[in-house]
Amino acid sequence: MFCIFESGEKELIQLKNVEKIYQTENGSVHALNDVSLEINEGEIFGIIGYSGAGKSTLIRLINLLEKPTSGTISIGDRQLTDLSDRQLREERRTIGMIFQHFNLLWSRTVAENIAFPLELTKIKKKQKEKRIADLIRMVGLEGKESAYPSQLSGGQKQRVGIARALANNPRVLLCDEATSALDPKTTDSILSLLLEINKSLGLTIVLITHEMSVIQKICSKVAVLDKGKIVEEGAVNDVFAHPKQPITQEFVGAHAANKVKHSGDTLAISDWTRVRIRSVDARLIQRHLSSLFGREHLLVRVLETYAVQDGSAEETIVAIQGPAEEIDSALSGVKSDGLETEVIHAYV
Ligand SMILES: Nc1ncnc2c1ncn2[C@@H]1O[C@H](COP(=O)(O)OP(=O)(O)OP(=O)(O)O)[C@@H](O)[C@H]1O
Repeated sequence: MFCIFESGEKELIQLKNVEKIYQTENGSVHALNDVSLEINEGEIFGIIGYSGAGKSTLIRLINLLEKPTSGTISIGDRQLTDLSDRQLREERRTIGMIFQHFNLLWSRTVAENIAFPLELTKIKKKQKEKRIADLIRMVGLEGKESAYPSQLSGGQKQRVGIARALANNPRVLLCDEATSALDPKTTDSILSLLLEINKSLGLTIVLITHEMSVIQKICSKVAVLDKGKIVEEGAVNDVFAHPKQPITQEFVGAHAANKVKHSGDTLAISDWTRVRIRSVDARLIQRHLSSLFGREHLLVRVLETYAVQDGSAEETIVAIQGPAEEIDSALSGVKSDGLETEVIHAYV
């Protein structure tokens, strides 16, 4: 049975004034510019940005696969930038990583892939076998122990990647676009697994993505990276509700438009006002939806309802048609009860 760890406010990862400059034949590339970040223990922290923003560089700096040009990186009370190569190898065992293209060993079975990081430790054979069996159970791959990666679906391959990353009981899991190669349904199942692992093991997760939906589904905090700089950062709820920077507004807008596009809605979109309603109390949303449906001059359709982050709030997107003053008055009623509402302007 899983036990639940609550994320605390204890800082675990700290990046201070980090710069990364790559030297290339065509000159230098300033990939990260004065980046400072603090990530708390037990948190799921998302870093979002467009291609070339510096996300991969940033996540690879956290386990020092890339060395910063200047600045410091620490995990717990250890400053990684001060460690010798041997100490760093040791420290890396406490940091697992999963990748967009899984990085599995194709000539090894599922069990042998998961065993790989354990081969570098002094663990006894019996213990190793038990650990592998536990990990396979944890990621839901029972029965696939002897399969080869080529015989697995994308989602199953990523489950192997997750089990392998967890083999040495890391404190931190780094996810490098871990769901970008997966379809939406498989993405959901992998994100649910990550959330479950975060809750049950108290594991701190740092992920990079270009998709706001990934951030929204599992992260509690988000940092927006643009041209090597963090331009906005905060609790996902706040950043979603009140995006300040144009790039953040773009991510949030595109996400909302995407939701409408995928909602299966066949309405004449332009005739309808689309509103996002958010509350920490799902019953309150339901109550207000009932009252919206009961209004004589309004047509109301629920396009989508979903939990945000780890289920601490719920959002519903509704389409409403009717006289503008009726819509305004209905939404004032919703707002006066403390629910957040936002008219979504970014249509398909
Ligand atoms: N090894 C390298 N040598 C030289 N330049 C690099 C290297 N790695 C990354 N860069 C450059 O640094 C910048 C940031 O790249 P990075 O891969 O970190 O961005 P990203 O946000 O992860 O992009 P993507 O999502 O496309 O992978 C880019 O201009 C890239 O060309």
